[in-house]
Amino acid sequence: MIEVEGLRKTYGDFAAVVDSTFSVAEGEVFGVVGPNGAGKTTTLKVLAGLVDPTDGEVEVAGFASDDPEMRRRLGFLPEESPLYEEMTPLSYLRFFADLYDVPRETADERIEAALDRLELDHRERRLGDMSKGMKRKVAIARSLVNDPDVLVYDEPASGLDPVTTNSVLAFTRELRETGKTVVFSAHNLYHVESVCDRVAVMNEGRIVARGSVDGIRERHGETTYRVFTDVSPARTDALAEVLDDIDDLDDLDAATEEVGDRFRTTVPTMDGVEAVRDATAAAGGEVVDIRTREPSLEDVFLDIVGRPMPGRYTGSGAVAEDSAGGDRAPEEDERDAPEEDERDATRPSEPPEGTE
Ligand SMILES: Nc1ncnc2c1ncn2[C@@H]1O[C@H](COP(=O)(O)OP(=O)(O)OP(=O)(O)O)[C@@H](O)[C@H]1O
Repeated sequence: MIEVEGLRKTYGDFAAVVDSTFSVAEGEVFGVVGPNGAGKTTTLKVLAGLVDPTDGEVEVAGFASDDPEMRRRLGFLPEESPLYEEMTPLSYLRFFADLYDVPRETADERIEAALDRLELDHRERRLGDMSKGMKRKVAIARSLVNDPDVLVYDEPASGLDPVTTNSVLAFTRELRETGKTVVFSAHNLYHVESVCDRVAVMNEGRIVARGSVDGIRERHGETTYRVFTDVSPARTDALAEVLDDIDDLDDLDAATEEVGDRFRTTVPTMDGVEAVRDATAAAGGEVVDIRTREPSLEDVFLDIVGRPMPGRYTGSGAVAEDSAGGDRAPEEDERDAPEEDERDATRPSEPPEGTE
């Protein structure tokens, strides 16, 4: 339903989006996550036909993104959606339905259905007097008046209270059940976790990881074991010798501390709890207790976006091909890619040397 190949958007010598390639299957919910300035909004605006790409191919519902027919098939929710303050939700939504030539009766049915599902209260109120959450719901209803196939939502839940956030995210999830294809952006993985089939993580203009949230978590998360021993700290150098993936002794030393009459060593490893137990024994420590801490989504996110990235300024007004990600293909969780997504699935899954 959406095909993006080699998308690049530059402003002068600054690259907002670099060599971005992804596809979204029909009926899929696809999340674009990343920190401030990552290039999410720019990507979404290109999909919505509001920003012209500098380079690359973009196709939505079978149309190029600058094709007027594409806009009829698409509903866009901007990050900030100023509404006409004097209007009520109904007059405002009817106004947009008229722009799409939707017959009044059909428009009213769609508007009622969307506002009912979004549980919008106080529908007679002026938009200018509505809360931020209510306005967001009206803006979401606006994205649906033309009954589009594809919805592009820029941070739909940003700045909303937890209850409204849940309601908006649940609504987004339900859109999939009605056959819509949805792309939405968010700052954090929590907002996309329960909603999205797959996500792309962007950082500094580039897609740096792609796949299901679980797949991404598996690849980037590190379980931390807190090992409590009753003798002097297990010799951390010996611990590190036994555990395959520990090579930073300084970190491990710093992570050993006295807690009451015990010693606690914090061991981040993927080797598993038995390996930690064996390693502690081999290092001369007797295990009193081991507590396991699974990686949080924040840990995963920081691991991904904390990597050094090539610069975004070229000084020449164009981004050089070799700095545009040719050697930095995003990691793809191939198991979770839908079959239609073969082009994505054939991209290298291993990061190039030096990126981990
Ligand atoms: N019209 C523009 N002119 C110049 N720079 C721009 C323009 N639009 C976006 N940028 C820059 O491109 C980069 C990416 O912006 P974008 O809004 O796409 O990021 P984002 O991931 O959506 O960020 P946020 O989460 O803060 O909304 C930013 O550094 C931004 O300042």
